[in-house]
Amino acid sequence: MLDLRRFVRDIPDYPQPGILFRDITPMLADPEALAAANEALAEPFLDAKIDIVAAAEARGFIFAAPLAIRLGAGFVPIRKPGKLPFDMHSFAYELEYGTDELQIHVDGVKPGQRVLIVDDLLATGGTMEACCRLLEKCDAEIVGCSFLIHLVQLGGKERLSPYSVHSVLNYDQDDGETELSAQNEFPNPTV
Ligand SMILES: O=P(O)(O)OC[C@H]1O[C@H](OP(=O)(O)OP(=O)(O)O)[C@H](O)[C@@H]1O
Ligand SMILES: Nc1ncnc2[nH]cnc12
Repeated sequence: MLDLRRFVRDIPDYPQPGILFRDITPMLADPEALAAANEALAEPFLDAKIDIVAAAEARGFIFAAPLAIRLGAGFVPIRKPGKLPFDMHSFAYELEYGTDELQIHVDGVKPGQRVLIVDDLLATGGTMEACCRLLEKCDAEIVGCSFLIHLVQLGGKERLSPYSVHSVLNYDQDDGETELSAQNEFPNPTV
């Protein structure tokens, strides 16, 4: 099995001092890694009868449509303010850096539909909690949340404890720079 960690690049102090940014663009650019990532996100949910894959923009969208196709499901977008044209539910939340708000169409998911939510990365869990709240407003059944990367020490999984959380790559803060710079074939920026 392909080691997907080799395709995640560390960027220290981005977008602000103290944040170690896990950059997935090398993974997205590699056909084999992209396919393996999609398969790993789908694997626990192949027989879960998912009706809808939902995701927040922007990075969540990258994985959501291929994952929906893989699971025989539809895709419902959760968007930042000012993007959805129809009646919507809204929820404001805090990020690892900054605050934001997300919205979903009121009829995006029908009551009782089985939903899997996907995102590239779980940090504080604020984004995914907002997605879950929005889907609950639609009376969806949240089957699980699937992430490519889980930043374990930020407590997001605990915040999402009512839900089933699947993550492909788990990063502890301490294994960050040393381990990744040894394994990573993509150059890190000099600081
Ligand atoms: O668990 P959290 O603390 O909420 O952080 C994780 C979220 O942060 C990033 O999105 P961001 O809001 O930076 O937007 P983007 O996808 O448009 O880059 C990432 O793609 C997750 O959605
Ligand atoms: N450390 C991080 N790296 C990449 N994306 C993020 N989103 C929130 N925290 C992040």
